[in-house]
Amino acid sequence: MLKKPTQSERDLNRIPGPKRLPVIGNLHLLLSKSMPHFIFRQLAAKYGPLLRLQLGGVPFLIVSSVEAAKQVLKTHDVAFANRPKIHAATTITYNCTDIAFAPYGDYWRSLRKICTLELLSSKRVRYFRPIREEENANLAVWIASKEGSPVNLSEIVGLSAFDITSRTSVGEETEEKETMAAAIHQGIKLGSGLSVADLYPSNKLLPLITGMDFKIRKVFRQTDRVFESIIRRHRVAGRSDERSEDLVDVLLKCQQDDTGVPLTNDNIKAVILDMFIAGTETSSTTVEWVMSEMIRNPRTLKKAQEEVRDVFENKGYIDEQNFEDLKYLKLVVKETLRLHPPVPLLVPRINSERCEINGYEIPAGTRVMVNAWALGRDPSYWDEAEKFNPERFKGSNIDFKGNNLEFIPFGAGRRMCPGMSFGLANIEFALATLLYHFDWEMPAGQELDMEESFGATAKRKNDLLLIPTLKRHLRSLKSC
Ligand code: HEM
Repeated sequence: MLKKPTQSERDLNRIPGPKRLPVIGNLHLLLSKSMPHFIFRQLAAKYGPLLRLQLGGVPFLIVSSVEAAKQVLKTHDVAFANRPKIHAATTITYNCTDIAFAPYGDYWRSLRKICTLELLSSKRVRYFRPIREEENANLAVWIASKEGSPVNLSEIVGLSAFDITSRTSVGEETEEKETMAAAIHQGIKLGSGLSVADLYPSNKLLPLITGMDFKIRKVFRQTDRVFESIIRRHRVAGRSDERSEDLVDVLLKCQQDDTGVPLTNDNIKAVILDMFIAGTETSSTTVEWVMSEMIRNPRTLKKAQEEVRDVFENKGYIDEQNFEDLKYLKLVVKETLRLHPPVPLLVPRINSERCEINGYEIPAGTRVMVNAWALGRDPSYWDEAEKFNPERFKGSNIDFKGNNLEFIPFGAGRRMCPGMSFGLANIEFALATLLYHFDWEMPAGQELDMEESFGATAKRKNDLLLIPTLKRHLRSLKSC
C-alpha cells in the first residue's frame, strides 16, 4: 500500500515549481549546457523565489530572494545548519568528518574552532604574511621568465594558492603538488551535490555504473596517501623549537591530550583536506575572475594598476602593511565576488526539523540550495545588476560578511565560511603582485570568453591565458 503523504510533504508539494515527470522529476531541465545556477534563476523568475524541484529521487528547495534566504540562513539557521550527504564528499572526507560536511554539533564546533584559532583568524592570517610574500615573489619571478608569451594564469595562480595553503596549514610544500592539485580539483568537480549518484541515493549501483565511484576513489587514494605521509612526518619530527607549530601539530596534540572530542587519524586528514578543498580553488577562482573582468574593462584595470603602483612605488615592493590603501582594488574584488561568487549555490543545507518558510511547512530532511549567484545579480537589489561596476560599492555599507543577504559569496549564518580573511589576504596579495609588476593583454587574435565550468565551484571553463609585460623590476621584490 502507498504511504500517505504527511501534511508537511503535502505542503512541500504545494510550493510552486515546474511539472514533474515520472522517475526523473525535473531532472531534464538540468540537461541543457547551462550551469545549474543559471537554470535555477530562470525557473525562479517563472515560479517564484521559493522554488520546489524534484531532481531524480530527491526534492529540492531553491531559494532566490533575500526574504527566503533570511528564513533559511538566519531565522531557522539552527534547523538548516546540517549538510546533506553528498556522495563524492562522503568518500573523500572520511565519511563527513571534515568541517564542511560534518553534522552540526560538538564535533563540528570543536574542529571549526581549532581551525579558526590556528589558521583562519585575522591574527593567524597576519602571522602567515611572510609565506604569502615569498610565494608571491616566486610567482612574479616565474611570470617574468615567460615575459612576452602567453601565461596560463589560471594554472599558476591555482598552484600558488595551493602552496600557500600547504605551507600555512601543514607547514611544508606538498609532495606531488600538481597531482594533488588536480585530484582536489576533480573532487570539487564531482562534489556539486547534483550528480546522478546524489539524485538517486537509494540506487547503490549508479555510482558504479556511471564511473563516479572509480573517479572519486582515485581522488581519495591520491589525497589519502599524501596526507598519511604528512601526519607520519609530523609524528616523527615531534614538536621542536626550530619548527613553529602548525595545524597538523595542533590536531595531533588534541588527539593525544584526549581532552576535547576524540580524533582519529582519518579525522585529522579530513580537516586538512578541507583546508585544501575549501581554501585553494575559491581563492584562485576569484583571482581568475578579477583578472578576466579587468581585461574586459580596461578602464578598471588601468585605475586598479595605477593605485597599486602609487601605493608601492616608494617602497618598490608589495607590502601587506599598506593593503588598507588599496581601496579601489578592494572594490574590484567585491564587485567580482558579486558577479562571480566562486561557490554560486553555497554548500547545500538540509533541515533537521520541520519549519515554516513563506507560509509553507518544510518537512525535515529537505535539501536547500541558496542561489547566491542569482541574488548578486537580481535587479530588485542592484542597479544595472549585470554591469561590472566596482564604484557601486564606494561609500556603500553593503558587505559580504553575512548581513546583507543579497551579497553572500561566503554564505551566512552558523555555517558561513570561516576562511574569509585567509582567502581575501591571498586574493589581494596575488592581485597586487600581478598588477604592480606586469601589464597584461590577451594573446593576439584571441577573444576573452567568460564561460563557467560545472562543479561545486564556478571556475572559468577555459583557462585564462594572458601575456605579461614586466613593468616594475623584480629587483624590487622584497624577498629577492
Ligand atoms: C574567496 C574565497 C572563499 C569563498 C568565496 C568561500 C566561500 C564559502 C562558502 C559559500 C561556504 C559555504 C557557506 C554556507 O554554507 O553558508 C564556505 C564554507 C567553508 N569554507 Fe570557504 N570560501 C573561501 C575561502 C576559504 C578558505 C581560504 C578556507 C580555509 C582555508 C575556507 C574554508 C571553509 C570551510 C571549512 C567551510 C565549511 C564551513 C562549515 O560548514 O562550517 N574557505 N566557504
